[in-house]
Amino acid sequence: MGLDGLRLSHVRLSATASTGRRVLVDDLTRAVGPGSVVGITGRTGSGKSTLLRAIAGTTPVESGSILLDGRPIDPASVGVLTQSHDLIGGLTAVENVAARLLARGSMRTADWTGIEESLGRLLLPPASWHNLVEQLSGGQQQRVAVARALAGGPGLVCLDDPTSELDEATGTAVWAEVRAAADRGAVVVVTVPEPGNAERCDALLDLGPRTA
Ligand SMILES: Nc1ncnc2c1ncn2[C@@H]1O[C@H](COP(=O)(O)OP(=O)(O)OP(=O)(O)O)[C@@H](O)[C@H]1O
Repeated sequence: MGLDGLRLSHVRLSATASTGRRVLVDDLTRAVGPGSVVGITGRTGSGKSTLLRAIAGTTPVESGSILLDGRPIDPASVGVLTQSHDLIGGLTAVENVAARLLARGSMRTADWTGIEESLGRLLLPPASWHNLVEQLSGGQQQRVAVARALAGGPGLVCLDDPTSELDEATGTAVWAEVRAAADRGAVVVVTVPEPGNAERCDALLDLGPRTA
């Protein structure tokens, strides 16, 4: 089985606006090897989140193709963080991560400890691990959603601005987990509106200075 990572070939993406369709990405061709962190940069409204969704397989490309290890991407197999986090209300932090593992069929008894350890590495206070997610702060919820995206070691991880609600020290802990996922062989794609975080990436997809 050849693991050749992520391949974007002649990708075109547009957004629908009142003035018609606006091209966000045109004829984008790039290859990214396994074990890499790829940042998507560009001004607000340039299409970073749209490209991330296309890579995650949840938004269709207008033309071109996006393949992981030579195959079309199955959205169910991708570890995803959206800007709204999409946590499951009425479940605890730990249960939100466990639900993801159960859905993937990869939950084992020992994973309860693994989940707590991952939340700890993301600097989530132990007292919050078994609180309902709606009782957590925005920054805590974001880290639960990051832990869920990384849970089970998916081969492709797509994170939309994973440190937007975090201070620098906590953000550094999140980036350490991002790097660890890549070191295990994943391709990690991250939108990075902050120029400082672009330096943490191995490669960049720059969507340029378009404005909304
Ligand atoms: N729900 C939507 N309905 C209609 N148009 C949208 C929607 N979401 C995004 N767009 C359009 O797509 C363009 C790109 O949006 P996108 O969220 O991908 O940009 P972005 O670079 O991630 O922005 P930001 O940094 O502000 O999150 C926007 O300028 C807008 O025109």
